[in-house]
Amino acid sequence: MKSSNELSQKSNVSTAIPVIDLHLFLVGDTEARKVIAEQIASALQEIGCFYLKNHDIPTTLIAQTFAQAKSFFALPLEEKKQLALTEKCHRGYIPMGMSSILSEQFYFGREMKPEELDAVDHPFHQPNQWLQNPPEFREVMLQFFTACHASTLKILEALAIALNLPESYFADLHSEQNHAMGLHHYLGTSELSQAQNIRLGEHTDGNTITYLFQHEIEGLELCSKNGEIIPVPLIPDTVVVMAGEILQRWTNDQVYATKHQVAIPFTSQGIQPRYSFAFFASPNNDAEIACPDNCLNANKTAKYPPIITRDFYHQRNNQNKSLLIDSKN
Ligand SMILES: O=C(O)CCC(=O)C(=O)O
Ligand SMILES: [Fe+2]
Repeated sequence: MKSSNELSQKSNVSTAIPVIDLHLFLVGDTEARKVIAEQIASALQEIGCFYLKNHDIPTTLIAQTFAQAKSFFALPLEEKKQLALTEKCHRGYIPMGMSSILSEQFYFGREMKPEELDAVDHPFHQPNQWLQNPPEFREVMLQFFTACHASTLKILEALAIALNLPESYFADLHSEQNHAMGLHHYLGTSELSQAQNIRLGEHTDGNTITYLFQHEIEGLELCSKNGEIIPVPLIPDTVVVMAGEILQRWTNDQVYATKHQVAIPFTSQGIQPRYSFAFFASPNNDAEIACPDNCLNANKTAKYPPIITRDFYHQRNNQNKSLLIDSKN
């Protein structure tokens, strides 16, 4: 896929990707909430993506999270490698050159009780790996995770309202918080060849809803249904919300799991390192992803048979897609 850097005409971002304000959904009456719910559903259906403002995740917490992530990635490689992520345990550190030559990553989820770990053998259902020091890293990351969980439930509630389903239809099946957070650190100038213009290849996320936080340096690009590449520049105090494959399947393709990639913005200062976080909201392991009657086709059929979340990820993994993202580069 080409990057928007190479396109002579960039898309008109302000009209392509809506900015939706969650405030009235959080505090408004039924009618006001319905209006916002419909804006959210229509963005998820048309382009699979929108900017969310008043998302209820404190700005200071986001800033602390970026500061902690930067300090973590600045640690010596040997220290970070103590937390190495493996095929069996999708929690911990991925060095440069493992999944990408252009980035290092760190993944974590909610903290799990020992008895839960015995019950399920799944790469996502594994203990987090933390360094002992500094303890603030773990504390800030878990607080951020909890705040993202609460906010993404609101998006799922809004979608349910717009589809005339009970408000908690999707949210109830995310109660176990089996989500994942991925911190990305993309390399800066000195390590990159000028020929390289994509940092993370085109993919769809496998989960339901992703919250994507870009810090200072942009680069995220969407690929619309008609193949247009749409840059997703930074808009202060917003988070980028994207639909994933499970939500598309759950809604019988009414929601569009948006394809996206990360390009390298060439600036007069050269190629800057970039930090981003992706919060992948995911249903409970044993939740059944089955098309609700309200999403059936005109001839009353569902396009996909019901599937349990855990089996969906297994099947996806067997197709050689990475567990959460499907990157082609
Ligand atoms: O770094 C970004 O902006 C995007 C990351 C992403 O798409 C992912 O982690 O799935
Ligand atoms: Fe992604």
